[in-house]
Amino acid sequence: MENRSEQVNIKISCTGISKSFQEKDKRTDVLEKMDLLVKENEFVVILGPGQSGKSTLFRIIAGMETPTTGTVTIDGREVTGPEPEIGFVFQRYTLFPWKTVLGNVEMGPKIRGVPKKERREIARHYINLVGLKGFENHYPHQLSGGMKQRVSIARAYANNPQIMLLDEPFGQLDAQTRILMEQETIRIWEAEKRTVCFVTNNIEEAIFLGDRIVTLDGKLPGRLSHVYHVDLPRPRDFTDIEFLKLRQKITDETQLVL
Ligand SMILES: Nc1ncnc2c1ncn2[C@@H]1O[C@H](COP(=O)(O)OP(=O)(O)OP(=O)(O)O)[C@@H](O)[C@H]1O
Repeated sequence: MENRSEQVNIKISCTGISKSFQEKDKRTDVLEKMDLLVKENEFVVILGPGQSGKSTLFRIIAGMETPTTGTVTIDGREVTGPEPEIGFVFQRYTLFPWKTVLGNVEMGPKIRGVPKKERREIARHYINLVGLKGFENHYPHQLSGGMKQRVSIARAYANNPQIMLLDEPFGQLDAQTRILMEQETIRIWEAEKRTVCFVTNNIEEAIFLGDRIVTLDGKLPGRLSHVYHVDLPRPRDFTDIEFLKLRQKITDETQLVL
């Protein structure tokens, strides 16, 4: 008999996703028959080397790209165009340089017609959440790389998306700032639970962050090769023996050159 207490809500469902790009007489098969289920409030990391189709998969989930075959659903509803329920954070900084931190973060609610007082409150809440209180009136060029990505995260949250897609958001940061931002990502996710999909080519980052890691095999067309449930308690320690064992296991089994 079905045990209702064990029912989980599937937030994102990708079924049989394939993607090929056709440019003049050249065809590139990027993804092949990909199936992925993501539970509500789960933190899933997609781990794969460069050019393995990770960003393409994200763009398909977000409705910014149409799959050649297969379907994506969110809460059981098929994605057919850009999804308002999704917040996106990219590797490259995509802030408006002529707007302040506050101006950048309140942009989404402003476009949606949220009254000024309310959208300022929303923006300030998320600026505080990402640790940028006091920087509201700074411009992007006055911020470090880590701070810019904090603004990008706050800006995505300010639209109150149910799903956050983070596409190698810390790839351009130095090692120390990257670790700090990984810790911050978990703190923010624990403070305001969302369904998170996070793309990286960094195995430690994947183990530090994920409830679950799915790996792409690194050859085109990309396929999901392995799935790992990360049962380590948070906050995770990069030097913990179980952390290192899982790292070794993933390295051995996937043979990924990252
Ligand atoms: N619009 C497009 N037209 C043609 N080819 C494309 C297009 N978008 C992506 N590709 C190709 O798909 C492949 C995978 O790209 P994608 O950006 O999805 O990989 P990735 O794993 O995110 O890479 P990286 O980690 O380097 O960002 C690449 O070979 C790329 O050239």
